[in-house]
Amino acid sequence: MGLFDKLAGWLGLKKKEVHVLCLGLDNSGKTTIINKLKPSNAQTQDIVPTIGFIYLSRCLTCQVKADTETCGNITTNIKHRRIPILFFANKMDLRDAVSSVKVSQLLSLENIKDKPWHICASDALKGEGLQEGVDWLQGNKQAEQYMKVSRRTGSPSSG
Ligand SMILES: Nc1nc2c(ncn2[C@@H]2O[C@H](COP(=O)(O)OP(=O)(O)OP(=O)(O)O)[C@@H](O)[C@H]2O)c(=O)[nH]1
Ligand SMILES: [Mg+2]
Repeated sequence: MGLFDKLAGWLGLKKKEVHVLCLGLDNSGKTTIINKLKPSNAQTQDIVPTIGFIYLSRCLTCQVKADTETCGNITTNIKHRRIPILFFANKMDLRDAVSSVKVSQLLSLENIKDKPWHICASDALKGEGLQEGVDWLQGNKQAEQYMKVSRRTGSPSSG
């Protein structure tokens, strides 16, 4: 079972479609991360530079190559939606890799105030750090669902 399947199971989304947008700079490891999130029997050993979009079963995942301007545009488009954003500071195994804290500072993530975000250091080749990201998404989604139910039932909830 891949991490996407586990996530879908935990979220009770087995029969729903989960949309995940994966974007990052060229050669940053997007395809490797997505590949690792698939069930082991569906993973490929042969990852080549991606041109355009790729789609996964059950989860619609699109890989977009993005520079900071594109990132800015996307951020603007999702401005009014409380969509969780998970950052992977990938290739942490490289000797000159900077820490996830430093990446967070360089991207000024502390300025994102209106949606939940999280950053994980990852080594997509080994799959390290990916589980932490999925765990965070799961926790975040459950909290969101709890808040929706709480609002409906009038039981204690947060903003
Ligand atoms: N050392 C190291 N190499 C990695 C890691 N993740 C990916 N790579 C390697 O980096 C290269 C690019 O990985 P891809 O997954 O193709 O990157 P991408 O972002 O999808 O690249 P494009 O589709 O060309 O934009 C490949 O040679 C991967 O094996 C990592 O965590 N550590
Ligand atoms: Mg790719």
